Amino acid sequence: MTVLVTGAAGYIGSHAVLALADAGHDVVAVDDLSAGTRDLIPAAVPFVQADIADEPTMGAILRDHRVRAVLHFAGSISVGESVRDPLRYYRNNVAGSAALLAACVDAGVRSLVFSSTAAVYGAPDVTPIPETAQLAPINPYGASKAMTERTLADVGAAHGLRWAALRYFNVAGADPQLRSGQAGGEVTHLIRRAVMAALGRASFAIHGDDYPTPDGTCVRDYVHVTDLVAAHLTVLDALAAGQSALTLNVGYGQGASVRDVVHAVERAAGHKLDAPIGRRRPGDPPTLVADSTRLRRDFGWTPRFEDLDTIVASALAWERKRGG
Ligand SMILES: NC(=O)c1ccc[n+]([C@@H]2O[C@H](COP(=O)([O-])OP(=O)(O)OC[C@H]3O[C@@H](n4cnc5c(N)ncnc54)[C@H](O)[C@@H]3O)[C@@H](O)[C@H]2O)c1
Ligand SMILES: O=c1ccn([C@@H]2O[C@H](COP(=O)(O)OP(=O)(O)O[C@H]3O[C@H](CO)[C@H](O)[C@H](O)[C@H]3O)[C@@H](O)[C@H]2O)c(=O)[nH]1
Repeated sequence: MTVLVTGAAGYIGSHAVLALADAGHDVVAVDDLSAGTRDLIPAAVPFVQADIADEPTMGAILRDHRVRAVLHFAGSISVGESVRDPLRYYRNNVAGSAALLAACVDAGVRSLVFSSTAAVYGAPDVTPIPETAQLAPINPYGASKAMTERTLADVGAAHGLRWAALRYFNVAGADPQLRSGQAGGEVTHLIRRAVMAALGRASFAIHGDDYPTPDGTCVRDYVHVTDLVAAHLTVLDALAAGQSALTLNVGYGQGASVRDVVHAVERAAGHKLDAPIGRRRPGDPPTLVADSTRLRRDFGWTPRFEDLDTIVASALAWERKRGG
């Protein structure tokens, strides 16, 4: 079975390409390189620079490579940018995904796994958050993902495409063999930013310590990118076996505060981190922790890198390897 990976030159997509290739799948990689890094994709994997919104080109790729399944990671990913430039998000994430789906239906693709996000829940008052929680996104990024989930459900019902929407919580860490990690783009994610600060390559501040959480800083569910990608392979197998229309959280169900992350970075780096308290970042929910019971119980997902120190150590090792 050939699997097409969109957004393959990005952080998560490149890890998915590695995992698929490691598992013996034939892979074709697509990315428009708007935010991706070509050299994160192994040279042996066929790569096409293309925009997912280019339906004729995507159709040709799907047919030429006899693609049966798609892992769809391509998209615009910054919450802050989505508030400043919402049309970019509705165009790239919603309209782009619709064009890709049209090409998939036309080419007879059987299944597609979509990168959704905890941002579809907005600022929920329940923790951990089950998949049945209300969708109430508070920014255009989250709204664009919720709209694409709905598109998938409608397209699946009408055309028989099997689909899964995986709602990722906070993805972090790097390939244990350091073949990939976070590379391009603006450095806003906590673990990457704190690790870069520990290496003297970025400034760092804690965005507020007056939240209603145990230590006052925001709590998130950090999931190692390798475990996240393993969930995709698990779900691909389930879809191939006949499942359809799956919506699943991907997180560990354990929360870590910003301060917990700072301490983990200090342990990994072996020295203190300068971590002044800054202002709150607009739009940050206090706590986002996944209820991932369904993925574990019904699909046998067994994470291997749940320890925060392991996640942070791999992120630090990757940044060291990339150099300053
Ligand atoms: N990183 C996280 O914590 C996180 C959390 C929840 C969901 N997600 C989702 O996971 C997916 C991957 O995120 P990431 O962190 O790897 O981001 P990333 O920016 O590293 O990767 C996205 C890739 O998509 C490519 N791309 C963007 N628009 C495209 C288009 N129109 N056509 C072709 N390629 C295009 C970019 O060049 C980039 O390589 C995204 O859909 C994101 O919304 C990420
Ligand atoms: O330098 C920094 C960077 C981040 N933070 C804090 O660390 C926490 C985590 O922030 P991230 O930017 O790492 O992650 P988010 O929780 O904001 O966002 C993540 O989860 C979202 C779901 O709500 C989306 O899916 C998004 O794509 C994904 O990156 C937040 O409280 C943030 O304010 C800091 O204190 N200092």
